[in-house]
Amino acid sequence: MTAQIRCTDLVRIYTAVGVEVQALQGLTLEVERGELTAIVGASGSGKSTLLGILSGLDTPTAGRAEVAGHDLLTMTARERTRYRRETVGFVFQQTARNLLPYYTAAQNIALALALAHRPRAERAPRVDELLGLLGIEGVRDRMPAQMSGGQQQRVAIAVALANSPEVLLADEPTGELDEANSVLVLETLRDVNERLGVTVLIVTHDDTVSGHVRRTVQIRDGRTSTEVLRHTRTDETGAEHHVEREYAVLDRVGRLQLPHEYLERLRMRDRVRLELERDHVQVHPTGDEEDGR
Ligand SMILES: Nc1ncnc2c1ncn2[C@@H]1O[C@H](COP(=O)(O)OP(=O)(O)OP(=O)(O)O)[C@@H](O)[C@H]1O
Repeated sequence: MTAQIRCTDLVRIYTAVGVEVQALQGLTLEVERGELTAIVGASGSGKSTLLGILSGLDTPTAGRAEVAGHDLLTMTARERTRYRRETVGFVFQQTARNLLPYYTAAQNIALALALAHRPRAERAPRVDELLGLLGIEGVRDRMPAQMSGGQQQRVAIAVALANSPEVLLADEPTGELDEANSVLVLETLRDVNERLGVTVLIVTHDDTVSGHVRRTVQIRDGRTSTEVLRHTRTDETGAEHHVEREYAVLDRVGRLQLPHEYLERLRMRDRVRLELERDHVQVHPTGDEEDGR
């Protein structure tokens, strides 16, 4: 499989009134076509910065970023506009930013199709198709203020999908929703990922998102640190088991970041002792006595 999103050593430095902020500090990430991935991280870890770059709104200071064969560093302004219109779709946290308040659900979707220059005759059937796909036919003629937050976000997903993008980027799509609506929206994202095969990247600080996706990538201080992959295994008796494994990112030069909890639990700091076994590496905390100091 080929990576559809590939970020290598991505750096984004903001300079504001003489102060430099390194929002991304060499971030490396690969996402395969058709994957459903959550990027989680604390506030300020660089999630929105990453999404801004992937959506073509912002450009990185250094490194490489490619989405669906487009090089995001060398794109011309015209290519960038086409990329944003045709290759990626986005859903923002603020429901108000996703939809025009004085348009109905159907009109909001139709507008996205018109902006993408879809032939007029195709628009009405496509609107119906999307409303059906997302199970929101009931709000077709309602304006955003007449919908629940979860319904608004599902209409926003329909708008983002209107032009059949290859990649759907969602920035805290459940940030303004209660738990029930959050679950609904996450299940909708999972459903469109499975049914349409669209690659979905959800950026959030909400850990519960992990329960709805197969892959969760953690970012810390502008870098990917660990990731968790989940799958379901059926044993010989037919019983299903959910298997979850944690991975650390190993960069090109062999640097490995250990999860913070591991370091705390084993009181690891400054340096660790390594032992190479036949098929794995052991990492041990060091004490003064072991060091022979
Ligand atoms: N336009 C900007 N100018 C200066 N610094 C910025 C700008 N945008 C973001 N930053 C800084 O870059 C770092 C990463 O910010 P970013 O918004 O990407 O984090 P985040 O993980 O999305 O956080 P949150 O969950 O709070 O949105 C932060 O230290 C932030 O203050």
